[in-house]
Amino acid sequence: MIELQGLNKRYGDSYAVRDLNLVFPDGQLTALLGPSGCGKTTTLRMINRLIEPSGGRVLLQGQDTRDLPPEALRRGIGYVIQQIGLFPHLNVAQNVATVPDLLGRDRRQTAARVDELLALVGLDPDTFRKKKPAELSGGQAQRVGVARALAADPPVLLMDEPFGALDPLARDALQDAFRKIQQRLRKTVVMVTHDIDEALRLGDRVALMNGGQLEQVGTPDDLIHRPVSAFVRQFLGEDATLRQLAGRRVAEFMVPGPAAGSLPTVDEGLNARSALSIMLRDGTDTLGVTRQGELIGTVRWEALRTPGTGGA
Ligand SMILES: Nc1ncnc2c1ncn2[C@@H]1O[C@H](COP(=O)(O)OP(=O)(O)OP(=O)(O)O)[C@@H](O)[C@H]1O
Repeated sequence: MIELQGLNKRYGDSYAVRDLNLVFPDGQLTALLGPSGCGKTTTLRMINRLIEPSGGRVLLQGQDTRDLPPEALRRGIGYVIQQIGLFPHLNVAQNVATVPDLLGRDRRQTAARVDELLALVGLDPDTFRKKKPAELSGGQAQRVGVARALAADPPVLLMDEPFGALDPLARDALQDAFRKIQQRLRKTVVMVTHDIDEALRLGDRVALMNGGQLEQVGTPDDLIHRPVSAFVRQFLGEDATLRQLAGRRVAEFMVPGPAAGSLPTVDEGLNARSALSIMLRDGTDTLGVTRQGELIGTVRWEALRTPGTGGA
């Protein structure tokens, strides 16, 4: 568990973060959400002491992080940022193995672990192990960044807009991959994002910040249905229906059975919001839904626009 107690960061006369009290429970992903400049990144970087607080404290499993040497602290905390900064002269496997190598872990064990992690983030080890960062797409590089952060098996993972630089489809795919990884590994994750959909999709909890202070923390459902202030309502509320679609699978809105004629198809696991985007892109009001490539039903525009009235 990470605990922020009365945490402050002041620059001159102004506060980047002000009197922040917040708990990040073990094994959960907490999204730090809020408008640009509200203090998300500053908060995140105070956890691994890339930024030193002006006041208050950060407790990691009950221990004040000021009592730990920053380097030791950081080695135990995975860190993923938007510009992941892979080492260009090292290949993918060497990049992923950076921290285990630094910690003097057994080479053979590390090599096996690297392969396992590459597979986990959806990169075939045989294809990607030896590639250089310059040979990767943005999405692939970001996957390597996630694998690298997981390589030392840190209990805590800090992520700052990890999928921010990707195009929407690549972002969707990586968010899905990451959600599955997190379901399996149950790390304590703090993820900075200004993307409401991402926060609602991935967050077990969402902490919404405003002007350096905490506005509300709770489950996505709490923030959508039980906002504590006008700010929360406005920030999330413009199209709460659309936002909720981001967290639901297209299969939930599907009518099982055959399709009339040939339709664009999507996999049943795709999120419903992306399905809506594909309808808009392709100018169609119906999509075929597939499971492992086999057509199992259809989903219609109306079903997505009025969640709760859909099929299965
Ligand atoms: N080194 C610095 N010196 C002075 N002010 C700073 C410094 N770093 C951040 N700030 C200010 O602190 C506030 C919070 O910045 P921070 O980067 O934490 O915001 P953020 O919520 O992560 O924003 P964004 O989503 O745009 O990245 C901003 O007003 C910013 O201008």
